[in-house]
Amino acid sequence: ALYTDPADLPTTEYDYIVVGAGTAGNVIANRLSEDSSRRVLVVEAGVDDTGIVTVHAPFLGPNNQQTLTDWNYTTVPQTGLNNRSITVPRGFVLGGSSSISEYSTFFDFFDFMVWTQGSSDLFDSYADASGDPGWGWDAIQPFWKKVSTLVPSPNNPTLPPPPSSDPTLSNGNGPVQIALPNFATELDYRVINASQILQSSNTTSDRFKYTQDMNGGDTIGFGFNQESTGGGERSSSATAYLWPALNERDNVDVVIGTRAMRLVVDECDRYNSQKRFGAVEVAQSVDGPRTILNATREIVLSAGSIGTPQLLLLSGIGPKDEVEAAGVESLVNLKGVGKNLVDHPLLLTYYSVSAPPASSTFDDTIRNPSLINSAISEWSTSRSGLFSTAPTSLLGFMRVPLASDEPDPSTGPKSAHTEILFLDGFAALGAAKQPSEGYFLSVITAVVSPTSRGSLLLDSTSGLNVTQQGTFSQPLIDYGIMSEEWDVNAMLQALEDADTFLGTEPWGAVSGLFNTTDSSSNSEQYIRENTISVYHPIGSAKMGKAGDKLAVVDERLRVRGGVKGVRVVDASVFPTIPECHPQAVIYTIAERAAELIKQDNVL
Ligand SMILES: Cc1cc2nc3c(=O)[nH]c(=O)nc-3n(C[C@H](O)[C@H](O)[C@H](O)COP(=O)(O)OP(=O)(O)OC[C@H]3O[C@@H](n4cnc5c(N)ncnc54)[C@H](O)[C@@H]3O)c2cc1C
Repeated sequence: ALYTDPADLPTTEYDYIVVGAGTAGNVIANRLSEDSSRRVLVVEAGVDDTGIVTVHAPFLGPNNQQTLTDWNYTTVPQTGLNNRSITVPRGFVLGGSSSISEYSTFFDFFDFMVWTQGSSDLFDSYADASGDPGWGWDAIQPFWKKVSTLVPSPNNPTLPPPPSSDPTLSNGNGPVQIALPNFATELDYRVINASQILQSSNTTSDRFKYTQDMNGGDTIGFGFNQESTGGGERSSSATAYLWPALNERDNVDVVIGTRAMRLVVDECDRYNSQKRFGAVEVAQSVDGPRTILNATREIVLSAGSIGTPQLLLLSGIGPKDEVEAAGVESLVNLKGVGKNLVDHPLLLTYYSVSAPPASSTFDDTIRNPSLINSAISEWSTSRSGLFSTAPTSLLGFMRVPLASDEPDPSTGPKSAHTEILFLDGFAALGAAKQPSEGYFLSVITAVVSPTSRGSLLLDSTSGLNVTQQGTFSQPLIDYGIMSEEWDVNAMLQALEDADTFLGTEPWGAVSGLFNTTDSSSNSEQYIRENTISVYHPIGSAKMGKAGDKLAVVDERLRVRGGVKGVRVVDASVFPTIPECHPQAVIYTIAERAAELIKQDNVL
């Protein structure tokens, strides 16, 4: 059942306690509670997602500016971004970050709900990094197939054949619903046509090729966005995994509005080299009562790439010197906790569209409150219209041409270095403001195999007691974004590729349709002044072999360093950043993690 106060829970002892009802945590809660003899508790800091229109309507995001469903974090000043801090949105709601959307200054958020599984090279690299072939592409297929099902787009007769009629398309028969965009605009067909023209030209061949299915193992190419939506509604880990379990089973409880503050070591182990952590201390406010909840089998940390390392550090598990410097008792010296943090850099370029055919961009709608209300009303009554689909219908993944002796920062030739996304209107992300008039094409370029790395630390600079503040105070988040020259050069290449793309006949044939941006936009200065991130932080508790000094979890996702009873299952375990949008990869690793946990708890 769903509880709003830990004091109301029917018991303080469960077989498993999952921290975080997010993308990964809900998969774990669902799969572990399939066994009716096991009791599962999920502790979630955020709010219930029920009835929040802005969570469920694909195009929209919460209209309560950065408060209701977000942790509202920011990075420390980023030297690679001329010392700017950038936002770090993280879901604070059932479903975690699978329930929330990208920021926009006008609309608060934009959501792309991109569904990309990453390449076969990516998964094979995880098998190498962990020493476990079970994470490789072939071995992971059964788990990937458990996650999602392609469903037809209800209002879209014009797009490629309904996915279900094409058995060669990926996805399987799992609970997350995936659809092609609910409608296509005429700008979308320009993207497809441009890709096909460039594909047939000798010089660029498969750098811009058209691809029907981004999720078949080779991610390079341009194609329609598979979105995590079904029937015009967002499909999140809450709607797909958590609510069905909660509604149908009595062995799973969820307590919301409740933060895990630290893991508690079994007192008998405190001075042993092997230490079991068998309980979680939780609180609903910084000064409120603390409750101890016990896990007789395992604690699964699924608090995400920010929340999970923060909790480990607050529990005394992390680099000894850093933990002690924050005033926390060091229990396990595990050097990698909070290291290897990385996100994808993202840059927006706007093109003015001088004479759009009516309804080809969303600009008119999103600057007019009454048109917004009509669109919400249309979505509410029939799950159709502008807000029934993500604001980007097409995306492309590209490789940067590498010199023969240049190391490849990606996991292999089927993985991308850069990405381009197209939006049919002005996407006011970052510092950009929605213009009061005009029509636009927004082009997003991103570096998906960045080489820059950052870190996460507890914040002892405020003078407040770090242990007392616990997870009510934000850690110091440093992505180190754009600190490596390779990443800047890759972004420059992506901008050049966007120019090449928009220089093709489908865009130029309609004379005067676009005014390209000022050429100074393709400069390092422009990049450093305007880059934000794609909100894909990963790697802060990475999986690795025993000899890997920064490995935090082993190949079965158990915390290393002699810790017993604790696993990490979320985006923090990735050894390297997926060269794609990561949610599908996270669901997939969570499906396998649930299987591993079951195998290790048969008796
Ligand atoms: C705005 C935005 C848009 C995105 N768009 C896309 C996209 O289009 N496609 C894509 O593939 N990916 C996208 N992503 C990335 C993707 O959503 C995340 O990488 C993924 O959801 C992370 O999953 P996770 O399980 O690691 O963490 P999360 O889903 O973030 O779950 C962590 C959960 O733990 C809870 N929690 C944290 N700390 C505590 C604590 N101390 N106590 C209790 N609970 C706690 C949080 O509230 C949250 O519910 C987007 C992310 C954001 C933020």
